[in-house]
Amino acid sequence: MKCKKEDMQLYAVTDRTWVGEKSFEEQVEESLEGGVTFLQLREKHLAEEEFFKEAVKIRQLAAKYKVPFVINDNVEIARKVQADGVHLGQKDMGLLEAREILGPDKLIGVSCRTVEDARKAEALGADYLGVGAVFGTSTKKDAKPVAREELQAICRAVSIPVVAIGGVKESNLMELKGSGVSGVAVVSGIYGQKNIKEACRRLRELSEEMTARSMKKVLSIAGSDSSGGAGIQADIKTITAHGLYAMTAITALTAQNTTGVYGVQNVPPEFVAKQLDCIFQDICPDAVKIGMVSDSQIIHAIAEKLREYEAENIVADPVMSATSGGTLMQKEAEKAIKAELFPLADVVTPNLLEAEILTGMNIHTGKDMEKAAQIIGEGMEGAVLLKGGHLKETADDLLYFEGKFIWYPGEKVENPNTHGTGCTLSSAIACNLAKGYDVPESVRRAKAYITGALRAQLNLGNGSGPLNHMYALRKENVENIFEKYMKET
Ligand SMILES: Nc1ncnc2c1ncn2[C@@H]1O[C@H](COP(=O)(O)OP(=O)(O)OP(=O)(O)O)[C@@H](O)[C@H]1O
Ligand SMILES: Cc1ncc(CO)c(N)n1
Ligand SMILES: [Mg+2]
Repeated sequence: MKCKKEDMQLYAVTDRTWVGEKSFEEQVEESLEGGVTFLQLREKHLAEEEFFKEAVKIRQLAAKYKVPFVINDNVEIARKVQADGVHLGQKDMGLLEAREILGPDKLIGVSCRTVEDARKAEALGADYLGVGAVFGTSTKKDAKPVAREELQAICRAVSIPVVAIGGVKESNLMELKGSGVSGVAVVSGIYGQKNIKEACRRLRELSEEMTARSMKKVLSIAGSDSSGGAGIQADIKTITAHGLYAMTAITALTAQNTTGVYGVQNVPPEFVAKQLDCIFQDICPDAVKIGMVSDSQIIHAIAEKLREYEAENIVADPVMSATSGGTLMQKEAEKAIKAELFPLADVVTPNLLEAEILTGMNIHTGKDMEKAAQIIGEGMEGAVLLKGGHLKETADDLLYFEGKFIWYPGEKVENPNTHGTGCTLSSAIACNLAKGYDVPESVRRAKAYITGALRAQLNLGNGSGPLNHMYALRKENVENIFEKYMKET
């Protein structure tokens, strides 16, 4: 069995000292349900017979969740219960002796604290390394801390996975970002917790974020809004606020602000196509949001490229006019967007005005919205989200998805500043699709995000102003980075 890096993501080390209402086995099962990726049974005080019985039970549990399972120190028991391997401390039996007993296919992990130990263990055939203590730990009183520089040097020195151990908990896990470890080993941060399953879920999420070298990417194909509140600028802010990587292909420059659109310069279609080539041939997006596309040649150029690169998770926002009233789409383009972009889209997101133009209907009631969504949905496989922001009393949105109507009731937030709400919503939907949520869930989450942005009550400009896209991020994240990353000058 080879030790895969991803197995080290959340490495649980059992600890029976925590006395709670649940049995030891129940606690271990909860940690497995919570998503631990590797399990080590560590017993310092059990007699051999007891340890063996315990190991048999935990072996079965780990197998049920298909999680690699090793025994701490005791090679004989590891062999008897057919564990996936053993973890050896510095003072335990030698690696070669353990390999002799367990054979070539079992995992042997070794604790180490220096680059020299690490190189030696790898040369002797260790499958992974446990390095620590990386923080102060209550589990092993005599554990001396390993400096961050040493941990990074060890990760650079070996090609086998390294797991950081010692005092790791939710509050300090992200400090290991960039260290090179493949995951974290946690003891009391799991088995000392009231809700073990929830603790594991959060630790797993943090560890995945801490070890990640990539991130989900979202492409916005839209017009630039000089006022920063809609179009490309709103999309970049929304994507960034969702913790994802934003890329852009610009279709037009607009000179606009909160009071109106004062000029539009279209980008030549072949240059839009060139931007898309550059993007798809290098950093491929996980989702695409299409905003302002003002004429049919640009629409055609985009459709061709999205087909050529088999783009996925496409959200098309049929932007026809700005909240301030300025026109952003030429009449002839209305047909083209329906014929060329809608069939490629997973979701299209017209507002009420756009839906009336696309259907030739007058839309006043919920029934009208349902009828309009159905008409727009004809001839396309994707969903239609009819946005209710222009309704008087409420802000209910309607999703027509796989032949069903799903209503998203929205309380009308008293806020005259709604510039870019549609762009922001459609970008948020694209982010959620990139994260792997399905269409209804992506819409639900995006609706929550936009409602929060409206409630943030940003008030800029002399007209209907923009939103605060970063309202959900904690200010102190930015305020205190200097202590951590700026060397004393
Ligand atoms: N005052 C409001 N209170 C609550 N939700 C709102 C409000 N205004 C808009 N929304 C919500 O914001 C989202 C965008 O809808 P809206 O109808 O404003 O799009 P839009 O007209 O395309 O926006 P824009 O063109 O300004 O970018 C929808 O989910 C809608 O329900
Ligand atoms: C560039 C641009 N795209 C979209 C909108 C829709 O609000 C806008 N106002 N400006
Ligand atoms: Mg809009």
